[in-house]
Amino acid sequence: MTSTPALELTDLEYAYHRNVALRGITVTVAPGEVVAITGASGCGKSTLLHCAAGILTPDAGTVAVAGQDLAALPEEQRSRMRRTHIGVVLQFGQLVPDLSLADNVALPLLLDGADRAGARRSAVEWLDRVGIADEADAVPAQLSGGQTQRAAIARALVTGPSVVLADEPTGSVDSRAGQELLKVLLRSTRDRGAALVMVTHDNLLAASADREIRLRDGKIQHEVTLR
Ligand SMILES: Nc1ncnc2c1ncn2[C@@H]1O[C@H](COP(=O)(O)OP(=O)(O)OP(=O)(O)O)[C@@H](O)[C@H]1O
Repeated sequence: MTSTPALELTDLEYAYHRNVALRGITVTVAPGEVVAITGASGCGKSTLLHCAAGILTPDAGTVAVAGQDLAALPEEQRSRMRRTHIGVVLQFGQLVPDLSLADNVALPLLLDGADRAGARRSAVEWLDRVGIADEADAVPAQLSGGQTQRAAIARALVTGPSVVLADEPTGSVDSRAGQELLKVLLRSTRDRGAALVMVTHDNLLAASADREIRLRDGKIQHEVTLR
């Protein structure tokens, strides 16, 4: 018996006005699978990830998470599904500058109606898992790029998503910090059985995936199963 895919992107198309970025992309990601999206600059990697995350709405095609077509849901359920089933890590963390790391990580839980003390407890647990519990009360500006990215990983995973989408997650830090971050990201997702889709220019990141999907000019150029 095959399990329901964690993420199914079907015939996705997207254009920025006349600039066509995605030309019919179909990708199925299994629960727990790690997929690297690679390809030259401008081939559509970030657009694909942003469509999967619901940051952009595709012009055509569907995005299904845990078997549920997101466009078929009423707005409120769709937002809830995104908040609870999808974790997103962007290149520069995108933490809220005025909030402590603990409050940043607690935010998705609070938005989902959790009580403050429970959300804070889970946030600190996650900060501990990604190795920065000591910085729970610091604000992002007091921390290194690697530390803020760890907090961004904690924030993406705190709701227990079935899919984590990461856009150049190590792109803003040096290669040593990048390797550490990659380990944290892989461990955090694999431990929880979450699928991970990461957009990357970095060969090391791509090589650590189960499968690499290479894009060219808004289409899939080829796919390679790595393990
Ligand atoms: N906001 C935008 N407005 C107009 N065109 C855009 C916009 N964002 C991206 N594009 C165009 O869409 C195409 C795909 O861009 P996208 O950012 O998805 O590629 P990418 O593979 O992620 O590139 P990179 O590796 O440089 O981040 C490119 O031609 C790009 O110029």
